[in-house]
Order: sequence, then structure tokens, then C-alpha cells
Amino acid sequence: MLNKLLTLVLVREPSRVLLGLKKKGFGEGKWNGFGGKVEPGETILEGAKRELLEESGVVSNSLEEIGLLKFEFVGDPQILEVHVFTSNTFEGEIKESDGSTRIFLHFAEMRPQWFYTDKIPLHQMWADDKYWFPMFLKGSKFKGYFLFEGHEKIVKYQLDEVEKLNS
Ligand SMILES: COc1nc(N)nc2c1ncn2[C@H]1C[C@H](O)[C@@H](COP(=O)(O)OP(=O)(O)OP(=O)(O)O)O1
Repeated sequence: MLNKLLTLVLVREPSRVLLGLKKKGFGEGKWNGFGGKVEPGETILEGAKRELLEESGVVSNSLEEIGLLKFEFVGDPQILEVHVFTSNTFEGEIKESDGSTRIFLHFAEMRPQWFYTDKIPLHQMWADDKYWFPMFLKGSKFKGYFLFEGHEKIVKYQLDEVEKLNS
């Protein structure tokens, strides 16, 4: 089975990170970066840019890929392959998506909010974030694999800082 390709975008300033509260669907109730499935016909970078716009209202032309995370859930053969991007610039107005933003038959529903880097709400984020978020905050690139049992418990993981993602 082919991996399911997804994107995750973290917009940041020197002391703050923009996260969104997922209001519906996979990861509901958790704060996360902005992202989703890569649609047929678009590149991973194009998918990341589109999802950022749909979910937060902003455009970034300076997305940099900084992480590759693979997730597996016990009992489900599908591997989620999440390409993590960051940007320290953006254009447009940050706004909550309410389901009316529709691009590629996709309805985004996220509530964006800035968080200071020493107040990231890890207790209300996916359990893997506490491992790789510090790497992101200090500007490192990383590759990881996480095996989840349900949506809260990690039973096995491997995470490495890397110089380059495509080596
Ligand atoms: C399992 O661990 C995860 N941790 C983190 N930090 N982020 C994750 C994890 N699993 C998925 N994600 C990210 C990847 C994407 O940014 C979203 C999920 O996107 P979604 O499934 O909602 O994709 P959409 O295109 O929005 O799908 P729908 O249109 O069907 O809602 O979470």
C-alpha cells in the first residue's frame, strides 16, 4: 500500500509559532500546524501552500521543508507520510476557517492562534509533537517514525536530527 502523503506547515516568528485548533475531523480538538492531504496533480510543496491558505488565510512563498514524519496506527496498514514545512514570512490576514473555504472539494476548519515558543500547548497536541517540536524550535531538520495505539499512545518511535532530508 502506498503511503498517504500529507503536509504540515508551521509559520513562525522569532518568539512565536502560529498553530491552529482543529475543529473537526482527524485530530479534532488538537492544536497543530496547518496541512492536509496532497491532492492528485499537485506537488507536496503546492499542497502545503494550498492547505496553509485554506486553513489560516495566509500565503507563504518561502516554505522550507524541515521534517519528514511517518505515522502508523496499530491495526491499520496505511502509513501517513507527513512532510513538515516552516516559513518565517507570510502575506495576508490570519483568519479562522469555518468550513466555507473550499478548494479541491476540501472544507478547512481551523482556529489559528499565536503561541509563544515557551508556551506551546503540547498537552493539547498530538503525542509525537513533544519529541520533535524542540528540534523545530531550535532550527534543526528531523526524520521520525511513530507507532500509535489509538490516537493518544505512542508504543514505539524513532527520531533523528538530520543535516538534509533527502539523504
Ligand atoms: C499521528 O500524529 C500526527 N502528529 C502530528 N503532529 N500531525 C499529524 C499527525 N497525523 C496527521 N497529522 C497532520 C497532517 C495534516 O497536517 C493533518 C491531517 O490532515 P487531514 O487528515 O485533516 O487532511 P485534510 O486534507 O484536511 O483531510 P479532510 O479534507 O478529509 O479533512 O494532521
